[in-house]
Amino acid sequence: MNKIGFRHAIRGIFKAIQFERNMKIHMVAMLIVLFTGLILTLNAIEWVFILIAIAIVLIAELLNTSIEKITDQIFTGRHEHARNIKDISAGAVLVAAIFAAMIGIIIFLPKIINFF
Ligand SMILES: Nc1ncnc2c1ncn2[C@@H]1O[C@H](COP(=O)(O)OP(=O)(O)OP(=O)(O)O)[C@@H](O)[C@H]1O
Repeated sequence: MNKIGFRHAIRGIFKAIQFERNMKIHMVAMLIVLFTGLILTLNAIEWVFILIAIAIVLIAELLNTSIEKITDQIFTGRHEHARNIKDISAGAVLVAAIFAAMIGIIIFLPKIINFF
């Protein structure tokens, strides 16, 4: 990816944040997780799992947003195909978020319990 392509990609991320309430929620959740990770001093392996989990959720949400936009262009008005496409795409985000939450609980819960 050249410098110009990189700029377009960054713009795409900001557009997704602008369009999607869920994307804003994911960004806030990411900042909270990163901050908590710093406070609880995760080790290298724990950071790797947390960063992979965050990346998969953000990637899924970016693709979901893109698929929603394409679907809205293809189908005008309500349509069963549009519903299925969007629901399946949203399902991908849900799967990523559930597994990310499980990774977060496995890594953070024992540390939070020890912290208090
Ligand atoms: N054109 C359509 N025809 C039929 N059902 C639709 C259509 N557009 C959206 N839906 C239904 O409404 C749901 C929400 O779609 P919408 O485009 O509003 O996404 P959203 O509210 O931004 O979703 P998310 O919160 O997952 O990002 C879809 O998952 C689908 O079930």
